[in-house]
Amino acid sequence: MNQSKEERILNFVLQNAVRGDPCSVLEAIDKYCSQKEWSMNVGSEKGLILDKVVEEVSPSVALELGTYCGYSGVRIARLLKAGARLLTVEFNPAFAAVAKQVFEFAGVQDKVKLIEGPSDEIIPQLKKKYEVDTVDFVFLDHWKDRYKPDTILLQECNLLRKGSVLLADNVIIPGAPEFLNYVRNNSHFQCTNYPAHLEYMKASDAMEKAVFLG
Ligand SMILES: CCNc1ncnc2c1ncn2[C@@H]1O[C@H](/C=C/CNC(=O)c2cc(-c3ccc(F)cc3)cc(O)c2O)[C@@H](O)[C@H]1O
Ligand SMILES: [Mg+2]
Repeated sequence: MNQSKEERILNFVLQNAVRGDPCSVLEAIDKYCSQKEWSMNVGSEKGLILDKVVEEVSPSVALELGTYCGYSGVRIARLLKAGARLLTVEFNPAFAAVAKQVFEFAGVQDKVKLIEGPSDEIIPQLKKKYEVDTVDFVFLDHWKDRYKPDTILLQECNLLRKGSVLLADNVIIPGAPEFLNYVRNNSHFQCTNYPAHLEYMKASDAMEKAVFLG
C-alpha cells in the first residue's frame, strides 16, 4: 500500500534530521516541503512570527488547533519554559500518528499532549479532563471556517483570561474572513496583523494576533 504525503514527510525527517534536535526536524520538513512536495505546514517565514509571539507570551499552557504533521507543535514546544505544556488537537488519526512520531523524534514529547478528536468536542473537556484553568496562548491553524466558532467556544468555556493571546494562520490564504470580522469588530479583542507569505510559495498570506482583553 503506497505511502501518504504525511508518511513521506515523516520518513524524510527520520532519515535527515537529528534525533532530539527540534531545529533539525523543522529544517528537514521545510527542506522536503519546499523542494519535493508542498505541504500546509506554517513554514519558516510565518514560523518566525509564531516564535516571536510564543517568546513574548511565554505561555505556561499553550493550545494548538490542527496539529497536522506536528511542525508548528515542535516550533511551539521547543520554546516552552520548564514545566510549561502544549495541548495540540488533531481529529485525523493518520495525521495524529505522524505528528506523535515527529514529536518523539524531536524530543519534545514530554512537553506536548496530543489530543485526538474534533476541537468542538475537546475544547469543552479541557478544564475537567485535561486539568486546564485558562490557556495563555492559542495557535489556530485548523479548518479556516472553524476559527470563529472555536474562538467563541473558548470564551463560553471560560478558557481565556485577560491577556490570553490567539494567533491565527492563513488570514489571507485560504483566508478566515468570518474570524477576522469577529475579532476585529469585538471590543474584547485587541488585534494585530502580521503580513507574510504562504509557506514555501510567493503568494501573500498573513497571521492575525488577537489579545483577549477580558
Ligand atoms: C472540525 C474542526 N475541528 C478540528 N479539530 C481537530 N483537527 C482539525 C479540525 N479541523 C481540521 N483539523 C485538522 O487540522 C488540519 C487542517 C488544517 C487546514 N489548513 C488548511 O486548509 C491550510 C491550507 C493552506 C493552503 C493555502 C493555499 C492553497 F492553494 C492550498 C492550501 C495553507 C495553510 O497554511 C493551511 O493551514 C488537518 O490536520 C486536519 O485534520
Ligand atoms: Mg496554516
